Amino acid sequence: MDTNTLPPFPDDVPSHPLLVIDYALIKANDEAEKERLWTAGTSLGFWYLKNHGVDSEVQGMFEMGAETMALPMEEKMKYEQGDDGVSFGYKAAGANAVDASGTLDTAQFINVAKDDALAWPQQARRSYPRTVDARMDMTIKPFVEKALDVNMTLIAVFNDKLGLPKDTLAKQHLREEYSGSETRVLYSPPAGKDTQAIGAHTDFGSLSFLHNRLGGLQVFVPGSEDWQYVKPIPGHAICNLGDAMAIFSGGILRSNLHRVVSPPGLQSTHYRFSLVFFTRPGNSIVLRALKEESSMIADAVARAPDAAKYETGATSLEWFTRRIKNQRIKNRTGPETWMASRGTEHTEHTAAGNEIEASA
Ligand SMILES: O=C(O)CCC(=O)C(=O)O
Ligand SMILES: [Fe+2]
Repeated sequence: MDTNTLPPFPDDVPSHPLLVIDYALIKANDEAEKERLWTAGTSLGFWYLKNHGVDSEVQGMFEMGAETMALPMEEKMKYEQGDDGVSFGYKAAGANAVDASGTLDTAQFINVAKDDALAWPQQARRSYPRTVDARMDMTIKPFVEKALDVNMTLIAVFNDKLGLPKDTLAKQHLREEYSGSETRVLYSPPAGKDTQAIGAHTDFGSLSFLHNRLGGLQVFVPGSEDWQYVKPIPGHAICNLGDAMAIFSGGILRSNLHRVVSPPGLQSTHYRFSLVFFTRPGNSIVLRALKEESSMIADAVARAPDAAKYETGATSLEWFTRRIKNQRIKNRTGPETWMASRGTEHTEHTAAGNEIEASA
């Protein structure tokens, strides 16, 4: 994708500011920068990340995404993720609901499992379109390796700030264990102002490393009345925490609601590509607050009005499967299916359009 031909995010459209974290300083173990990362993770749970060193791999991933989206539909559909709650593979536009009333999404995805990228040329989880296979060695594997490294470095900072014994969170994300960790290229067509490419959601896993060229990502900031854009900044990733980190930390870390709508202004006439790497816990990891291992987490759970939400009784695989499966429009029986797809923050945002009060 030639980013030079894309119009900039309009000056007159408001956007929500995020802290800019310097990854080079985090790598250098800079205490002040680690504290800023902690502030970001415990407030909105979203931040920009600069100096991450992944720019050339990101460019290759966007090319892989464009090559894959350009395949004939018939070929892409051979790799569709299906309705059983597995996210790896291709997702057609309109396969998911974006709200409780069953409005269809407009985003196509190509999702590649971290396990397949690392096992290549062996197949670990599933097969992919030829455009993916052709770039496994050259593009996908190097991107996944770097993204894993960035995410695990950031997760280690949260580990220490939460007062957890060293590597406690690393053990929930072992490289060798099969997991829902995956990379995704998203593709959505120009559409009307209110069209949702992806409906309101919290991310299912631990940490998402996102690369945006066009606007369209919006966050629902607690206490505000409406959705706000997050403006893409060239060379800056956008990182956000997901449900697993909110649960492990007893709610100290935040997994915030977000969604994807049409980009604003002149950007709205362009197809939108974005790229994410999602780090998710190993399949066998039970999602619960790590309160035996940190007094800070134990105190947070003791003070929480809704402490039960930090004892999900579900493994990471079960949590992930439930959320994916109940988004699929083919599995929809009514608004209850949407409710069953919800994550950790879904009770807080009744002002956010179709959010529904429910416990899942
Ligand atoms: O495309 C984006 O900006 C965000 C995508 C996203 O939220 C997701 O895939 O979970
Ligand atoms: Fe997301």
